[in-house]
Amino acid sequence: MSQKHQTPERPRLLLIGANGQVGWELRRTLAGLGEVVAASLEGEYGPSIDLMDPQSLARLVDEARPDAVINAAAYTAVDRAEQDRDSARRINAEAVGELGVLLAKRAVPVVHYSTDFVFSGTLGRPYTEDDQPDPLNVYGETKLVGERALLDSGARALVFRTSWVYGARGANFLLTMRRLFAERDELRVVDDQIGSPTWSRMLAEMTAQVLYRVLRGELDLDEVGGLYHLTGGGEVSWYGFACAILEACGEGCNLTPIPSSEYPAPAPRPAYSVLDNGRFERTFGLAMPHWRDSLVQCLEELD
Ligand SMILES: NC(=O)C1=CN([C@@H]2O[C@H](COP(=O)(O)OP(=O)(O)OC[C@H]3O[C@@H](n4cnc5c(N)ncnc54)[C@H](OP(=O)(O)O)[C@@H]3O)[C@@H](O)[C@H]2O)C=CC1
Ligand SMILES: Cc1cn([C@H]2C[C@H](O)[C@@H](COP(=O)(O)OP(=O)(O)O[C@H]3O[C@@H](C)C(=O)[C@@H](O)[C@H]3O)O2)c(=O)[nH]c1=O
Repeated sequence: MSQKHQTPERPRLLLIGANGQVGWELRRTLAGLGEVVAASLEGEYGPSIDLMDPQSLARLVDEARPDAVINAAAYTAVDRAEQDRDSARRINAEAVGELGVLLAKRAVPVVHYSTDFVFSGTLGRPYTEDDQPDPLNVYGETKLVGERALLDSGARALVFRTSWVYGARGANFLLTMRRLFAERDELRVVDDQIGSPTWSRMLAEMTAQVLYRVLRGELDLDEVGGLYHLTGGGEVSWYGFACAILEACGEGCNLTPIPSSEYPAPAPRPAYSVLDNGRFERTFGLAMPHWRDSLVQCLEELD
């Protein structure tokens, strides 16, 4: 393995995907750790990066000369990925492997995110990192290839598998429900997919806390690098989550629980994709709040 990278007093943190819902939170949270180079597809906050183009990635890493990289970019349109497999594979899998190779050479640590959708959801108990992935859809397949490519690249990497991310911006279930509650008298929501909603803010904060210790040399990625499950605490169905949002918003909309068969979509979704956060909690001594507590906090900020 390559020599360790020497981290300066004020490290340069290259954030890829700065305009996504997690990236947007990271931009602020990471600012406490050093200088953030916030790269995004359109270059709104810094350099532009198109993960479809391998040269664009190599150029960015060369020019940014980062002390750490956080990759929050991904192809996240789960249904669209079924028809657009090549783009999903390029962004979620190939580019992530290439990033790993670039950073392994430079011995620069990297944080990356993956998904509960690497699992089929048939196990019937929360998945641990040792459980065998078996994705049901193209998005999950490509994310799985990406996480493996990064971990196999020799880069010092942390891969956080999270789930059901929502927050104050971006395309997410919380914002969709709030919009629909205002527009409709009735909504039908699937009640047979169970998971753990995760507030993007908490994911960003946990990332920053761990990365802070890595950059200060308190945590050695040769020892603690690897795959971790990191989601909001507890579990709920999409219907249950919608009910909690409705209750908090105080809108008058009728919610009806339905099976997934009555909400046909191009990509099949896992039925029970709750992740067990135990390894993360034991390794880093940190715990994610329960999804209900995070929801209340997030909504307070939105109102
Ligand atoms: N959302 C969720 O429920 C979950 C997300 N995750 C994972 O968490 C991470 C963050 O996801 P999240 O913030 O929710 O996703 P978003 O879709 O909100 O953000 C993804 C970002 O990636 C950018 N992007 C897409 N294509 C390219 C490209 N070709 N080149 C450069 N950037 C590109 C998008 O750019 P633009 O803004 O211009 O479109 C967007 O800003 C991802 O790895 C995702 O797989 C895991 C589990 C659940
Ligand atoms: C809008 C709406 C959705 N639904 C259902 C569809 C779907 O099964 C569920 C959630 O819909 P969404 O399209 O928001 O979410 P979906 O694309 O399934 O979300 C996934 O995204 C990727 C990126 C991940 O990594 C996963 O962890 C997960 O968050 O709610 C209803 O039942 N009724 C509705 O009115």
